[in-house]
Amino acid sequence: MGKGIGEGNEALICTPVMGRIGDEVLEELDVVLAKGPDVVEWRADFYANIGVTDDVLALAASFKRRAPETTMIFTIRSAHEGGEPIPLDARQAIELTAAVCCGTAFEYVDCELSNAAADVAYLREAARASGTKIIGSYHNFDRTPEAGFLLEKLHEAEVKGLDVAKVAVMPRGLDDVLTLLKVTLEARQRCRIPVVTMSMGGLGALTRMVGGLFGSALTFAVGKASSAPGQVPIEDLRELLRIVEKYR
Ligand SMILES: O=C1C[C@@](O)(C(=O)O)C[C@@H](O)[C@@H]1O
Repeated sequence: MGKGIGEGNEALICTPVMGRIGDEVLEELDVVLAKGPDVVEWRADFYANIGVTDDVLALAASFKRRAPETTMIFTIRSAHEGGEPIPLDARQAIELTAAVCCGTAFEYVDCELSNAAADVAYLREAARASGTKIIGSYHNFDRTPEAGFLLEKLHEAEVKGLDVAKVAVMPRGLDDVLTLLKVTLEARQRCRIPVVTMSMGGLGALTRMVGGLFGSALTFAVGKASSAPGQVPIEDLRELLRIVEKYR
């Protein structure tokens, strides 16, 4: 059992794994694990056999066998929120995620807030029964909606009974980056569940480095390959965080 998101004072570092074929996925996992992230996210929308539940469960079991002490997140990012196209519809993706809750030792699963309310409720029950936590997420790869909307999204995760609230948005200027950081600070004070935020792309990269100071509980960094624009290599992120911490 790994570290819990939001349990310590500092943001945990998460590296995504995005291979397509089983062997490639595990090779990528080994490269990533050698860099010692707190959390690993399996982006299963990249996995070629995502349509075969038994294959997904077997591969997830291999993840945990290799690193039982590392916190793991299972994510199927939908194509309309920036993920890979998959042969499952939204309900089937939720059912697969529920199967991962019940059939593996992954600590977290991701659930987009745009899913149908009944599907979110179904997943929540499966997760509760198995002790898995749900990250309720919202992504916008085009722009940064206004602060009130972003706060509402983070609050929605709490209202839906989920365990972590996450927003990832694209800035069009530095004012959008400031909006994201302000929202993070405010949400941290208002929300009862941990919040995870990031502004994407080159402009937003600094939020991945200092977001923890404003209240973001998790930051995504590159172990082998990047899963979203603006993620920095884990080695650079660690060095930067060490310097920030030294003078804080
Ligand atoms: O939701 C997120 C955040 C993310 O989009 C990012 O911007 O770092 C990367 C995704 O892999 C993850 O599921």
